[in-house]
Amino acid sequence: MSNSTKIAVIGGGSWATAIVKMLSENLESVGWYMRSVYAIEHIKRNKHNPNYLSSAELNPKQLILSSDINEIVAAYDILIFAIPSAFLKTELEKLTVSLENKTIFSAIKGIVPETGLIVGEHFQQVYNVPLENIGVISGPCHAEEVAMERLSYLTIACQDPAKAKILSKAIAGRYIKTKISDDIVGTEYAAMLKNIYAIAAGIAHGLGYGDNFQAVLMSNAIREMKRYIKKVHRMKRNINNSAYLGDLLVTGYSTFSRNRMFGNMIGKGYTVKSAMMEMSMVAEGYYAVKSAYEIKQKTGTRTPIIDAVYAVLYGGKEAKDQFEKLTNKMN
Ligand SMILES: NC(=O)c1ccc[n+]([C@@H]2O[C@H](COP(=O)([O-])OP(=O)(O)OC[C@H]3O[C@@H](n4cnc5c(N)ncnc54)[C@H](O)[C@@H]3O)[C@@H](O)[C@H]2O)c1
Ligand SMILES: O=P(O)(O)OC[C@H](O)CO
Repeated sequence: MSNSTKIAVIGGGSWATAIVKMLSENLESVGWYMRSVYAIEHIKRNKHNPNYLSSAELNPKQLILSSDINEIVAAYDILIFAIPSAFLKTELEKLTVSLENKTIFSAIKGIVPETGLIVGEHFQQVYNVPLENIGVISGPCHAEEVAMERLSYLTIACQDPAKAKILSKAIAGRYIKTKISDDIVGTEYAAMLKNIYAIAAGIAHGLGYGDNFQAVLMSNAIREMKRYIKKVHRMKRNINNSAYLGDLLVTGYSTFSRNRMFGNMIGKGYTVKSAMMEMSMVAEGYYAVKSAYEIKQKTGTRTPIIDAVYAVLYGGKEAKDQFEKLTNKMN
C-alpha cells in the first residue's frame, strides 16, 4: 500500500471510528471529519473517541482531524462517508467544495430519506459524481468487533475495479479480509434492507417468539431481499454471498445490532420515540423502511416483512397483531 494514498473518513460515529482504525493499520495518515470539536480534542489527548466505540485505541499522530467538512473534502481524493443516512443530506449541504473529481465510497447502510435514493445514487444525481467514482463498503461487520480486532470480512463494490483495489488494500489487514464486487446497487440495497429485517427480528424477539421462528423469519427475509433487489437492479448475483446473506445474519442475530435492539424494544411495547431515546446510536432501518415501502409500491414487489415493520413503525399498528398476521405469510 502506498503511503501517499490520501483517504479521509467523513463521520464521527461507531462505524467511522472503526474505519479510521482499519485505515490507520495501513496508512501513514488518515483525514477525519467529525462535527464535534469536543470529540476531536478528546481523541488528540486521550487516543479514544469519547462518544462512540471508545474501546478502539487511535493514534492521534496519524490523524488529520477537523470539524470543518470543507477542509477535509478539499484535501483528500478518496472520501469514505459513514454518516447515518438520515443526516447525510444536511451534512452535505455544508459543502462549498465540489465532489465531482472525488472518489466517494459509501459505508452507509441506508436510503437518503429526503430523496428516496440509495447513497451512491444520491451522490451521482445530486452531486454529479460520475458512476465510476462511486463505491460501497459493506458486509457483515460490526464496529464493536473491529475494535476487538475480531476477524471480519468486507465487500468493496465499485464500477472501477482499480479504485476498489486501492480501497481494498487500504482496509485489509490482520483482522480484516476484503472482497471486490461490481454489484454496487445490489450491495447497497441489501445493506439497507437487512436493517429492516433486523428490526423485524428484534420485534419478534420482543414479542416472545423464539429461535425457531427467527430462523423462519430470516429464511423468508433473504428471499424477500432477493425479490426486492431483482426488481430494482436485475443482474447475476449470488444472494448467499456475505454482502447479502452474511450481512442479514449478523444484523438479525448479533447482540451488537442497533436495528435488532430497536426492534426488540418496539416488540416489548416501547413507542418509537421512547425506543429511540433509549438508544445512544442510530437504527438505520427505522428510516429505511419508509423509503423501502414507497419503492416497493412502485415496483410491485411482494414484501410481507417490510409491510409489517412499516405498519408498526409508521402506520400506528400494534406489533402483536401485525406479527400474528405475518406468521401466516411465512413459509
Ligand atoms: N456501527 C456499525 O457496526 C456499522 C457497520 C456497518 C455500517 N454501518 C453504517 O454506518 C453508518 C453510521 O452508523 P454508525 O453505527 O456509525 O452510527 P452511530 O449511531 O454510531 O453514530 C451516529 C452518528 O451520527 C451523528 N449524528 C447524530 N445526529 C446527527 C445530526 N443531527 N446531524 C449529523 N450527524 C448526526 C453522530 O455524530 C455520529 O457520528 C450507518 O449508515 C450504519 O448503517 C454501521
Ligand atoms: O447490526 P446493526 O443494526 O448495528 O448494523 C450494523 C452493520 O450494518 C452490520 O453489518
